Amino acid sequence: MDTTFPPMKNDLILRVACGEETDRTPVWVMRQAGRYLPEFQEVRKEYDFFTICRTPGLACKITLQPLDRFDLDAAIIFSDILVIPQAVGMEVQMVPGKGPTFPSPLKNPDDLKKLTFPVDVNKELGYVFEAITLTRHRLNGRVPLIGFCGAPWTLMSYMIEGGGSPTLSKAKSWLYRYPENSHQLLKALTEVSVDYLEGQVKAGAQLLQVFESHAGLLGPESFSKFCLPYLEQICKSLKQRLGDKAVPMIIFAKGANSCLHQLANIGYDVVGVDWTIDPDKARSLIGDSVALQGNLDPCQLYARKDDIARATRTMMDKFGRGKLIANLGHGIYPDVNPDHLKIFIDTVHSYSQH
Ligand SMILES: Cc1c2[nH]c(c1CCC(=O)O)Cc1[nH]c(c(CCC(=O)O)c1C)Cc1[nH]c(c(CCC(=O)O)c1C)Cc1[nH]c(c(CCC(=O)O)c1C)C2
Repeated sequence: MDTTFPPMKNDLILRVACGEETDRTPVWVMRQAGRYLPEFQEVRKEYDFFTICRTPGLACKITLQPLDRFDLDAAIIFSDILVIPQAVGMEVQMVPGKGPTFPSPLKNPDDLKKLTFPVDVNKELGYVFEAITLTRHRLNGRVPLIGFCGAPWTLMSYMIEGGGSPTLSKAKSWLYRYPENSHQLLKALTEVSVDYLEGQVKAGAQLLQVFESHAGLLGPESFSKFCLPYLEQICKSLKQRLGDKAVPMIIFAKGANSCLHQLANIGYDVVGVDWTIDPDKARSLIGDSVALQGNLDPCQLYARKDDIARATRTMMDKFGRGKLIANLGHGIYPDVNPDHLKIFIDTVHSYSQH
């Protein structure tokens, strides 16, 4: 595939991620492509979720959908964090109304033998690389394209729980009962993730986000042992491998407020924060060395439009000028009115230029 791409017309988010001053705050929204958009639901009626992920033309079409509605400063490739568990040999189904489901989750350390490590990412995940290259061409330089993966602990917890869980008690029990096997699995997932992200950058991804969505259920000690070293390894190995082709990286560890200061020192260019921490507190914990991303409460979008605009301005005031990528504090919920999202996006733009 041809990876010579059209010149960029808007590279605001890349400049902020690299620490530059800009005259406007860039904005994108976690889970901006997908379930809350009627145009996504139309496509979804016809195709199974993972068929969409595996069909570059469809994944590209859905990636572009929110850009046609909103004045966003980035696109994020349509895919899911669970494509890595699939690539190592696990079956994952997307059950309507229930979410991702693993018919045969990992039950005990013996099950690790069933997984395929190492993974040939070109063979197993080449469809994502193709979707990225196609989307870069179709974007035609409008905005940068974000690639992503799930962080090792978050993937491990899905592989053991077999789906969503409010406590993650099965997965956490591995950390306490089988720490060595847990490290073995986390290390293997780290290695796949580095290969996978490298492939995404070579295919055309210009910024990467690592989603540690399940950080918040771990105490500080478990986080330091089972998350932090792997998050650091992903970032540092990848940057080393890519050399002067390296792209900026965002770490979003949801619920890791007590460990934010640690996240600022492991090589990432941007630290994402959820809505449970005040922006000014996040900034004082993290310091000025990295850009921040966040953090409007996704439920704020259920409010009246003028309240959404007011809350967005307050959020921006509290983050302060510069070194900010505006976003929600977690992915947009499926039942949000897209017109309410537009208020958030437009307010970021108008207010950052006032
Ligand atoms: C970045 C991304 C993800 N999923 C999807 C995208 C691409 C869309 C985008 O961001 O614009 C599509 C994406 N992924 C899914 C959907 C809905 C599927 C459908 O149409 O049935 C879409 C559009 C399915 C999915 N996949 C997942 C869930 C969450 C389940 C739970 O709460 O435990 C769900 C519901 C796992 C998942 N997937 C993802 C995360 C990390 C972000 C987060 O914390 O929200 C997680 C935890 C990441």
